[in-house]
Amino acid sequence: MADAILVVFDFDKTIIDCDSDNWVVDELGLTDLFQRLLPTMPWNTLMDKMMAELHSSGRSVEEIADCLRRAPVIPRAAEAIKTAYALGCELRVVSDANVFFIETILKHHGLLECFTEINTNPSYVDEERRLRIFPHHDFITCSHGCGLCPPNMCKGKVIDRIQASGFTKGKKQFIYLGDGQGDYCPSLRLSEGDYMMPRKNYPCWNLICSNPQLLKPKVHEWSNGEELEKILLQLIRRSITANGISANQFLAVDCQYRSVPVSDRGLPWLLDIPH
Ligand SMILES: Cc1ncc(C[n+]2csc(CCOP(=O)(O)O)c2C)c(N)n1
Ligand SMILES: [Mg+2]
Repeated sequence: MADAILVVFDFDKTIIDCDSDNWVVDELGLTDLFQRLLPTMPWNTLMDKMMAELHSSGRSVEEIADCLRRAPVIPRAAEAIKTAYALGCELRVVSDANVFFIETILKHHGLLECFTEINTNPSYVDEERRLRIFPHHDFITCSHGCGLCPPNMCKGKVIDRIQASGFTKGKKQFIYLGDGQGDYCPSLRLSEGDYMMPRKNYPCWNLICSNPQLLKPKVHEWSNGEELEKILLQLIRRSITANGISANQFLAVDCQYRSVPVSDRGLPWLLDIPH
């Protein structure tokens, strides 16, 4: 059923309601140093330096992890992810944050096992217990050649790889959720049967609106977590029911993850599919 659907989530401002890099920098008191050094070096190099700064002033990796666990998750986003997973969708993250930040937050909210792959900037804790952060794409050796994306990561190339891999042999349908400028390039790679879900009034949405004819997928904007959940589950339901699964079967799975029993919600909104 829904195993033919691949839901790709951006992370910052799509799953959590802030930029994780800025959250850590601000919460751990490095804002001024970060702003001073930003014009002098690439973003990932600067984040790596910020982690070195924390390490040399005796702040532990555990303290960084604790800070990440306090980052605000978009309301209902966690529930939407768990429901999409329970329905059998394949879920991935494509993000310009880094693997340590993303895994720490997803694990804390019980979401990590919902995702089959996290495509992002690599990071690891070294032998001195210092957190190291590196670019996803090594732009010193060679450019990824995409003029739309930052030098360290072209999310469109990640989508290309997924589309070219064995995963799409049976033709997966993409649902892509994102907010940022970096999510525009992947939206241009999606096909007619796919869905793009940009966060309304954020850079990706602005870029899409500036020339909507350039996009092949259907576009469904969202403004908050409730809309994200509602629209995502409607799109999944639409695909599943198109493949012969009944609405009741769908609701039986969905309701395991919702605090409101379906019987108390009147006619479930999931049955109101916009056309
Ligand atoms: C030139 C330049 N300026 C800024 C950045 C960094 N950056 C841009 S958006 C973002 C949040 C991404 O997380 P997500 O993709 O999960 O929304 C980050 C960390 C960069 N790489 N290059
Ligand atoms: Mg984002």
